[in-house]
Amino acid sequence: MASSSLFQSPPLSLKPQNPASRHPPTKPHFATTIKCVSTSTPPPSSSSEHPHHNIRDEARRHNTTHSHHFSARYVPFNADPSSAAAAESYSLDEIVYRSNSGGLLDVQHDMAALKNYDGKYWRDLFDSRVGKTTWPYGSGVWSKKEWVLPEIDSDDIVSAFEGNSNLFWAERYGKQILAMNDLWVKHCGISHTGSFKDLGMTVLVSQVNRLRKMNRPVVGVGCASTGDTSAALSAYCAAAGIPSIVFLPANRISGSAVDSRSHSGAADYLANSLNSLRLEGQKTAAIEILQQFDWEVPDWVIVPGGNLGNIYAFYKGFHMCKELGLVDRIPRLVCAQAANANPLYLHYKSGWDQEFKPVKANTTFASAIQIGDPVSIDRAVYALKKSNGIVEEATEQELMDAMAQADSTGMFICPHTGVALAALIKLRNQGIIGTNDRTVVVSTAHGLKFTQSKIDYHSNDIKDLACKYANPPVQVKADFGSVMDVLKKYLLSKAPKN
Ligand SMILES: Cc1ncc(COP(=O)(O)O)c(C=O)c1O
Ligand SMILES: N[C@@H](CCOP(=O)(O)O)C(=O)O
Repeated sequence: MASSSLFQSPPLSLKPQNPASRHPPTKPHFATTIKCVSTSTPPPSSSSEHPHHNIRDEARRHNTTHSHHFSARYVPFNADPSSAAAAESYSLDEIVYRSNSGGLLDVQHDMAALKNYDGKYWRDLFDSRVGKTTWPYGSGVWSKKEWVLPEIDSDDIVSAFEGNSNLFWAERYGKQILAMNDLWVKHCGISHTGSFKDLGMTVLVSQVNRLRKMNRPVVGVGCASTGDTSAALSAYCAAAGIPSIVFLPANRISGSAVDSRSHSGAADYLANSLNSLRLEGQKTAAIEILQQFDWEVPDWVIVPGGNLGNIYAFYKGFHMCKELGLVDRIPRLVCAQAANANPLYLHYKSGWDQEFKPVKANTTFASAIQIGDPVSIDRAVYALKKSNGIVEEATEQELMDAMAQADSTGMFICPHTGVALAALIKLRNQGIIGTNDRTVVVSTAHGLKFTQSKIDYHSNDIKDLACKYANPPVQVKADFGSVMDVLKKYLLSKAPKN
């Protein structure tokens, strides 16, 4: 993790790895300018010294956007190099979601330009930006701006300083439930709107903001959602004053999963994960995990999957770190699905060989991943094949029990994270994940978004579910004796047995 000494130490390495590059850094030197913004610009010591300045003004005064030579564009996802699609590309300033053949798109960075700087350079640069309020690098996403949307002007960015989420050492859960020493939960749901969707939405809404400032005809932004995408879209659009509209399945959404911030208006920019801009932001969670382990690579990362954009985003983040020399390998990825909505699991079990078949998704407590025909199926299969990955599934009983057990060790997770933990339990029981394997479970939403399922479980109020770990509330008469009786009974049940 970033140490404060980085801020006092000499400037970051300014030497490009490959001085004979076709694109030598232009003046003012990118690295020098970045260093100036992120490490040597002192914050105003008092409001009277800089009465009119805020962090955006500061960023404007040190604008670095046009002083480097990094770029990115849309290309068809995983195009065969010998096909016509290999020559197809689009500017990120175009509004395009699919390739000519109807396939998915991917954001491709100019890797040759990024490779002019070595792994140490990027590690130090990213570390130097953690824990600051410098615009826009105080965001966990925008602290990796050069790898996300390199060409956007910092002034166009719409950010809630998302990312930099807690990587929680699940000490008690790991030891008691799984006999594991090195189990971690990446709490992506401890975020502005309570889910990992904020990471992608800041990127998408920032690009929309840029296009609108360029007078491109973007009236507003829309999405179809099970709750989390819409909450993120609404909040970021509201912050920027951009009209948004969301489509929700009637009667299937947790009230607290959405919220009421969406504006109305004509929508012509799609904000679901079909839009590959979203994944550029989401991939930074993978980079952040490496950073939080001081650039040591975990053995396993387990991600709950629904529409399947996120599993690819994680792969992309890890792969970029390897390709650019920040680390020397990537973790094995596990995608965890609810058994009631498991098309990827079935495809994996068929050995990936048969044609992918969508399923009809049944009701699951993990409502955000109740998706039978995931848009990013090709991206997910690619990520899992390239990372020697695994797909597991969890029944309603398994995911709810895993969530309750995790909560009883001090977590407060959502049912989707329960799916990921249930998958982990299975892989531990099969001996695939070892006792000392460093394992990260990605928690995708805040437990507070899904409280009704917890209330129902702990009240033993779920039809056909055993609720093995229910901890029901006890009603007591409001007199001293009755309260003491209940306390005694409880404390005796917890006393160590000889
Ligand atoms: C809380 C939560 N977890 C997991 C997912 C699955 O992510 P993905 O659709 O990228 O697979 C979603 C949304 O789809 C979600 O909202
Ligand atoms: N769980 C999602 C479903 C849509 O996912 P997306 O990542 O494709 O937008 C939601 O929150 O709506």
